[in-house]
Amino acid sequence: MDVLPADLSDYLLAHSSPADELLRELAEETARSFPDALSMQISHDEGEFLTMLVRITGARRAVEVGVFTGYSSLCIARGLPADGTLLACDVSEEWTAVARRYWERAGVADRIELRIAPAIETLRALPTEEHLDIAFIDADKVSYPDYYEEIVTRLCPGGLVLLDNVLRGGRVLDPDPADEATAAIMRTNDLVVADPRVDVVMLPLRDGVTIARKRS
Ligand SMILES: C[S@@+](CC[C@H](N)C(=O)[O-])C[C@H]1O[C@@H](n2cnc3c(N)ncnc32)[C@H](O)[C@@H]1O
Repeated sequence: MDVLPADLSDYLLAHSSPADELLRELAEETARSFPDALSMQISHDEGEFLTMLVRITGARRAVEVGVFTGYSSLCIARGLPADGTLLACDVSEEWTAVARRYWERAGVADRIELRIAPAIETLRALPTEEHLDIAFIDADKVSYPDYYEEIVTRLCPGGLVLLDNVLRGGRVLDPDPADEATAAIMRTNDLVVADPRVDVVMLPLRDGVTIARKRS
């Protein structure tokens, strides 16, 4: 859900680099095959933002938590250098089978390692030293605090962790939210901004994206 009115949102899209043919095809196939889950996919401008951020930072080691049909992972992988790697975490064989096809077609499949398992297990099995440059969290909201903690300890100084859907369509303003996912996002937002290890900015991009940069 966007926090901006639809017409302003369309204006932003019209003034951001457009998605290329492959991304458009992926979005169309996702809409056809999984119409009920389509809202999980990030938007074109958010994807462009991810690619740009990976390029600006020169990130080489990336992690994504929540792949779905691969839109955001494709955008992250495209921003990486040829020897960069993206560890992509999801639990769905069905959704990520679509992702794999598009990674192949985009020529970035060799940069992406997909792990099908609860993401918390995948993250906890990673080396504990600081080795990650950038991470994008966009999976089950109740686990955001755990994902954040496992990732931030492994971020290199200057590394970034991005969290999606941090505004929950504005429901974060509700002092007593009805759904557990929103309550978990509110807890996450509070703990991230109070974390002395990072500098933080929350952006009103689509449903809200937080960027936390690990201090040197
Ligand atoms: C919002 S979608 C991700 C959308 C994706 N970033 C994109 O751009 O299309 C959330 C994904 O998280 C995955 N997921 C849910 N619970 C998970 C868990 N415990 N571990 C790993 N992945 C999980 C779902 O299977 C789903 O594909």
